[in-house]
Amino acid sequence: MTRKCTLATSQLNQWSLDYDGNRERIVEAIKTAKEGNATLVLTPELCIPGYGLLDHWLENDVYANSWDVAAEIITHPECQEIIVDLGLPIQHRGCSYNARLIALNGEILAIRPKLDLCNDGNFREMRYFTPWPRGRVEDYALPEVILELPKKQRTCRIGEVAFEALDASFASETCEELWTPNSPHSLYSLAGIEIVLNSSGSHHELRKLDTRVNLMLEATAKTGGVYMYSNQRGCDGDRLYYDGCSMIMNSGKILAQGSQFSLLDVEVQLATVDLDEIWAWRTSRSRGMQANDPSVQKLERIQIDFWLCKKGISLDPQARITQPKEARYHVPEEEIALGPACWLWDYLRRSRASGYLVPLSGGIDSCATATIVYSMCRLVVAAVEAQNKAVVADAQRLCGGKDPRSMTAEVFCQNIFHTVFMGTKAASSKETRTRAKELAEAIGSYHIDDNIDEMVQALHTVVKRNLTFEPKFKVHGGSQTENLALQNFQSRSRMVLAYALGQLLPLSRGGQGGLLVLGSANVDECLRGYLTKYDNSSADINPIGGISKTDLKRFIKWAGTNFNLPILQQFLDAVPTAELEPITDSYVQSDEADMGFTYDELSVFGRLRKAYKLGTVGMFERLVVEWSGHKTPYEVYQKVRNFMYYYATNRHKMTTMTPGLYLETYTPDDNRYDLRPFLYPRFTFEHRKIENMLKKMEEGEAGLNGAA
Ligand SMILES: Nc1ncnc2c1ncn2[C@@H]1O[C@H](COP(=O)(O)OP(=O)(O)OC[C@H]2O[C@@H]([n+]3cccc(C(=O)O)c3)[C@H](O)[C@@H]2O)[C@@H](O)[C@H]1O
Ligand SMILES: Nc1ncnc2c1ncn2[C@@H]1O[C@H](COP(=O)(O)OP(=O)(O)OP(=O)(O)O)[C@@H](O)[C@H]1O
Ligand SMILES: NC(=O)CC[C@H](N)C(=O)O
Repeated sequence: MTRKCTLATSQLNQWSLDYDGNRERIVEAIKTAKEGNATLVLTPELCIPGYGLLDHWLENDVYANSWDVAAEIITHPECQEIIVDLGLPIQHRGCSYNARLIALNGEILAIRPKLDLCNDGNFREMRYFTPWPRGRVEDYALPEVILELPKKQRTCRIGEVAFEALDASFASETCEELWTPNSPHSLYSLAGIEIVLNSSGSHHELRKLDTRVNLMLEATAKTGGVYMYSNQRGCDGDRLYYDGCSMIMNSGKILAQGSQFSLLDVEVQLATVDLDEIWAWRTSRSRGMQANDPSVQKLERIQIDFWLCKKGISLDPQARITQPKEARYHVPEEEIALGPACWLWDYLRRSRASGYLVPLSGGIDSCATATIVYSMCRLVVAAVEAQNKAVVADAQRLCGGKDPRSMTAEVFCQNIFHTVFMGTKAASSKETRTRAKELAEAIGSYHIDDNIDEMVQALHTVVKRNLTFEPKFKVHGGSQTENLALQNFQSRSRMVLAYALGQLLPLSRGGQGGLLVLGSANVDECLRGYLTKYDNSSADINPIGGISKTDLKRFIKWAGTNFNLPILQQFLDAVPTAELEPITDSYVQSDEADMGFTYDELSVFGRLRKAYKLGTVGMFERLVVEWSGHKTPYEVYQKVRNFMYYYATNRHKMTTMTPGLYLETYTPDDNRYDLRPFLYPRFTFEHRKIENMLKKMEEGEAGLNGAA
């Protein structure tokens, strides 16, 4: 016996509140699924209005508009004779729900609201939606826009239901429900459901995909059955990149996997499965005993008068069962090269700006930002070659009407990307200036190499005439305060110049519009606050704001080889320096010496604070053991104490950080992710506690020594 059916899942580049665009992408996915002979198609979570609406979810309009679009889709002539599973928000008896709408031939089969809402990290679903209680099912009064359709349908069922077509069964579990200990797919498997549909709004985080894939593999390996996963993709208007990677699995094996990073707006994955194969996974008596549980038997089933297995397909030699394949993962370096590049492309085309500008210092961070923009140019040129019509149209607009089809990545880069070195005679070295210039030449950016001494001098003159003294650098006998202030004269002047150039460069090059200024502060220097507030770390958006320095260096090394940019090695070899203090025979400023921490140490602190949720004392207790090989307990205390000092002193800088793409679990972004105060006490209570511990440790050691 065989019951063969073809199923489709999709990944769509939805944009929050872009109802027309979102509808077009959904319809295109359904058309593609039908062309592939699929009888069921899955779309991403909340895909009608988009996933990342945040406080727009509180607006009545969003619910009404979503119904309008749902009505258009389910009655669209290209969307018939296929079961469509759509995502939209639903209001019901005074509550709002994140829901799935399952429809066929213009009729709504049922609404399945999300049971477990996602509320950690960047997710705030509990702010907008109510979780639906397990097992509850009732009638839902459909809105007028549905009543007016040819079917004149007035009600449908709403709740935790399963669906039984004439020859196969399926049920939904939405995104987070897979990530919880008590996932509904176990119940559905015990209830004999053959296909589980998971629609998600899941964003990219470095090294996260394998967690997602393992959860699904584990789910289907244990329970047997088909698992389908659909996810949003792209930048939908926020600092997240949704990374697609839709999947179809059968009983612990992957049959189809969509791309994780691409400029395609619509991608559909198809797989032909034999539903009878599932039987072999479900013959154990232990499973049978669990299936007797009354909660399993209570699951309400919606009957559908439709064959999921098309007539004749089972014996059709052309309709082959899709063969399993290995999961495909990118190494983290490649994830950095591709994820932020795709996010930058969506941002550029959707903002309708004329290009990007990076203040390029000759250091690692701005070099990484520039290399990511170059990676974006490579993706654009590849998509143009592959005749991606949307990319061709956007690229043509960005190049002032020039045909992008014959352009190399470097030529495209020359059109849209601008890099600026802004040195000072006293503090900038020839090496950093040359590195910046050579990188610009290698990637093709429109490069400006200039000095800002006049700006800094003008500021100096105006400031001096309002003071009772002339501020000096430390190397010239000035105090620490003067030294910092003079550094900031330079760094803040750069920000002013970057914006001025961003506004006027396109016009000066014969084009129009303005450039978006990119920032280059990384996670670790944000944690320590080693940056000047409102200098070039303030920009419009920051593609590396969520990446650690260690990962950035690995990325630069990878890009040197994979993008054939040998110049990148020079950036890795250079000692990181802010170049804000005058260089003398005996002094060159260095980041790690200035900060009092290595970047690796900052990364450890970042993870302990955010991922392991440890406070001052907790970090000490952890590190006193972990670092015991190379640091005394007192040295560990000093490190923790200093870290918390700088963290507390500089936390205010996080409130004004440039929106950075979120990528790392310990991102300190105060605006959306790491919500904490920014006026801190001096942790005297914690210091006392640790000092008591140190005393006890010393006494303990003395005791031991005594015994020995
Ligand atoms: N509690 C509080 N709440 C709100 N705002 C507060 C505040 N405390 C100070 N402020 C404000 O912040 C200002 C101090 O911050 P800020 O002006 O940034 O200056 P500050 O943090 O004092 O100095 C900048 C630091 O970053 C280093 N730096 C600069 C440039 C590049 C790099 C690099 O990454 O390579 C490093 C530089 O060497 C120095 O150590 C104060 O003047 C005050 O206006
Ligand atoms: N001489 C310069 N010319 C142009 N831009 C500069 C210059 N110095 C600094 N910047 C810009 O200011 C940002 C912040 O400066 P900072 O010295 O803190 O650099 P950083 O974060 O260590 O980055 P990098 O590794 O790129 O130097 C840099 O990322 C860069 O974009
Ligand atoms: N939208 C969601 O429910 C997200 C769930 C899950 N934690 C994820 O990152 O994929």
